[in-house]
Formats: sequence, structure tokens, C-alpha cells
Amino acid sequence: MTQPLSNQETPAKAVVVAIDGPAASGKGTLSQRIADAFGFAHLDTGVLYRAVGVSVLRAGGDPADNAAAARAAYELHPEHPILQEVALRTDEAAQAASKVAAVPEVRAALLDFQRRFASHPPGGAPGAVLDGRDIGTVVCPDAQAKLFVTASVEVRAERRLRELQRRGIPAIPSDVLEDMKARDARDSQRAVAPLRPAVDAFVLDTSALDADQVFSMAVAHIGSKTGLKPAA
Ligand SMILES: Nc1ncnc2c1ncn2[C@@H]1O[C@H](COP(=O)(O)OP(=O)(O)OP(=O)(O)O)[C@@H](O)[C@H]1O
Ligand SMILES: Nc1ccn([C@@H]2O[C@H](COP(=O)(O)O)[C@@H](O)[C@H]2O)c(=O)n1
Repeated sequence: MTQPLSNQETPAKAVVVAIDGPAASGKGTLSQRIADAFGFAHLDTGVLYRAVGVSVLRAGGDPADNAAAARAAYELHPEHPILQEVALRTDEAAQAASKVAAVPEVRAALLDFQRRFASHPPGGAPGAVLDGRDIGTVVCPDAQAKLFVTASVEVRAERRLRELQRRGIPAIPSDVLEDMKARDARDSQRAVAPLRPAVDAFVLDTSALDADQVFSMAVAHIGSKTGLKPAA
């Protein structure tokens, strides 16, 4: 997956904020708020893995099949329409994503695009926020600020359940919890780029914090690392 050079490239070195954490920890919510506040571009890297997983399923393949997963990853490109599909938000897509994500060739195929987004944020933005599982450890080990957002699996399952209910998607609480445990196990136990905090990450346990409190703490941490303050 490669990205062409645009004529809007940022001449100065872009500020990179890496936000990692397990499913439904709130990293996507936080990343978008940080990007908006600092005028940075945001990349939800989970979408890339979800697109690869869904592509394999649609081709009638098994996401755990290394060859099929690698083929789908090499065929993905930044303008691919699948990246905009709501179908990527389903639990089926999440489970498929975490299977293809364990395939080294898949991770290698998606690496260049993520690094290029970080070093040359689209639209000439002065910085980029990337969220995922391995941003601070593998994709952007030199990121100026790294956060690892986490919460207990029970709290995360409850948040996801409420989100599904808000969206009118029927869900069984015990299934949501078990699916989250299965995904946590696959993501943290895989051999390549497992989910874990970078040694220099600020670990933020959000189990008892609301989104505003998490945002304030993240802004303070980013400020301490970069000297930047939010524009608004
Ligand atoms: N601190 C918080 N307190 C309560 N709910 C939160 C908090 N942060 C996020 N949420 C809610 O929890 C749900 C999951 O958040 P979000 O999608 O940001 O998590 P995520 O880590 O990006 O998940 P995924 O990895 O599955 O994409 C959303 O409904 C969101 O509104
Ligand atoms: N940097 C990343 C991002 C995601 N993954 C895998 O994709 C799955 C879906 O991610 P979400 O953030 O959308 O929940 C996730 O469970 C991981 O398996 C990854 O490996 N690395």
C-alpha cells in the first residue's frame, strides 16, 4: 500500500502523536479530539486491518490464511472505497481484522502508508495523530508523544455494548465481553507487533475517567512533550 507524493507536503518536520490501546478503550475518540484541537491529521489504523479482513471474507477466504490475507493487504490502497464502508465497524470485521493482523506480510504491506501519513500529514497539517496497537512501538517509534489508553475489559465491553445499543445494533452482553477478551488475547499474544505500551508511553487507565478527563490529561502530556497547546 503506497501513497503518491502530494504537492501540499509539509516542509517542516511533522509532530507525531501515537495513541495505542486495546479495543474500545477510547483511543479513537481521544485521537479525533486531539487532532481537532491541535489541527493535526488523524489516521485510525484499525480501519486498514478491518478493510483487509473484510476483503478476505468477501473473496470467500479465511482471514487466518496467510496467503489470502497478504494478497488483500497488497491490493489495498489509500483511495480504495472499502475504507469508507460502515461494514468495517461490525464485530465480524473486528474479529477478521485481528486475525489478518497477526500475519507478518499484512503488517509489512500496511507499514509504508502509515509512516508516510505520519511524516507527511495530508492537507499540509503540521502534525499527525495515529491510533492503533503498535504505533508507538513499531510504526512511529520516534513519535514526540506516546499514549497508551486502556481500561478494564469489563468497562470496555460495557462501553461497546452501549455504543451498539445507541446505533440500534442488537448485541448480547456476554458475547460482547467474550469477543473482546478473544480479540485482546490475539492482539497481545501474536508474535509480530503485539499490543503493548511503548517503554516511553504515558499509560492512561480510563476505567474511571470520562472522555473530557481523558482529553485533558492527554493534552497536558502532549504539551509536556512538545510544548504545544491546543488552538481552541
Ligand atoms: N473515557 C470514556 N468514558 C466512557 N466512554 C467512552 C470514553 N471514551 C470513549 N468512550 C466511548 O466508548 C466507545 C469506544 O470508544 P472508541 O471507539 O473511541 O474506542 P477505540 O479504542 O477506538 O475502539 P476500537 O479499537 O474498537 O476502534 C465509544 O462509544 C465512545 O463514545
Ligand atoms: N495498528 C493496529 C491497528 C489495528 N490492529 C488490528 O486491527 C483490529 C481492529 O482494530 P480497531 O482499532 O479498529 O479495533 C485490532 O483488533 C488489531 O488486531 C493492529 O493489529 N494494529
